[in-house]
Amino acid sequence: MDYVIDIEGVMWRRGELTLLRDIHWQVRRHEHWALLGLNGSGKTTLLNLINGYFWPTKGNVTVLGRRFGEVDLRELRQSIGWVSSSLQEKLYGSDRTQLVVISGKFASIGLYEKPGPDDFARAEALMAALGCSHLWDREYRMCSQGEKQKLLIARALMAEPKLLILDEPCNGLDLFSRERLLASIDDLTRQEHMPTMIYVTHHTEEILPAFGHTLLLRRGEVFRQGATSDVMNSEALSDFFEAPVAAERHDERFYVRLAKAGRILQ
Ligand SMILES: Nc1ncnc2c1ncn2[C@@H]1O[C@H](COP(=O)(O)OP(=O)(O)OP(=O)(O)O)[C@@H](O)[C@H]1O
Repeated sequence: MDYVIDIEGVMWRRGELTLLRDIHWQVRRHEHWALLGLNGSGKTTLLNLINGYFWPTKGNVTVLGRRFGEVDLRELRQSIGWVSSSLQEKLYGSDRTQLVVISGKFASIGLYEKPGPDDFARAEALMAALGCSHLWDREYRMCSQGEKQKLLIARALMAEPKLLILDEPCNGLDLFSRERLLASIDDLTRQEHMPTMIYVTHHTEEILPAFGHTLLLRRGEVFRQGATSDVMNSEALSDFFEAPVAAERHDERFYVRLAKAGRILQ
C-alpha cells in the first residue's frame, strides 16, 4: 500500500514519561488529515517522530515509503515541509518576501545561492496561489502574522515536498486573518500536484472539508481516527474532551462550544 505516513505500534518514552503510546496511523497519498489534540496531547512529539528528530522507543515509522533506520533522514526531510511558528522566528526580518519564499528551495534560513529566473517565476506562482502576490518585495518583518504564514507555506512548497505539515498555522490570528489564511489553504488543496497535507490544530472549526480524515490525540494516545464527519459529533467530542460539548456543523465545518455555557472547567 502506498502510504505517505505509516506508523505501527509506536511508543515514545523520555525518562520515566511515556509521551506516545501504541500509535497506529496510516495516511494514504492524496488524503489530507487533521491532527487534533489539546495542549500537551503529544502532537509536536508525533511530528518530531515523523520528521525523524525523535526515534521511536518501540514500533516502526515509515514516511514516504522509507522506513526509519534504513534511510538518510536529511534527504527524507527535503521531501517534508513543516510549517510552524518556531520557523517563523528563525527567519531574517530584513529579507525581502520573495527571497524568503525562494530560500525554501535550498532549505536555508536566508538565501546564499543565486536564484535563477525559474526560481523567481515559481515564487511568484506560489505567492499568487496563496493570495499574497501583493507582498512581493516587501520586507518580511513588515508583514502581518497571517501574511507571514502564507509566505511560509509558499516557502515550504518551493521545495516541492511530498508531505506538507501545517502546524497550528492560525495561532495568533484574528477571525478575519484566520479565515483569509484558511481560504488560501482551501484553494491550495484544490490545485493539482499538491502534497499530502497534515493540518495540526486545537480547534475543530479550522478543519476544512478538504481535510477528510481526522486523528484525535489525547494524552499521547490515539483516541479515535477516521472520516472527519464521523469523528466530529457532540458525543464523540464530549468523550474526547472529557467535558460535555455541543458540535455544530456550518458550511462543512464543525464548531464546538461548551454544552453548559458559563461553566469553567477544572
Ligand atoms: N523532550 C521532552 N521531554 C520530556 N517531556 C516532554 C518533551 N517534549 C514534550 N514533553 C511533554 O510531553 C507532552 C506532550 O507535549 P507536546 O509538545 O508533544 O504536546 P502538543 O500536543 O504539541 O501541545 P501544544 O498543543 O501545547 O503544542 C507534554 O506534557 C510535554 O510537557
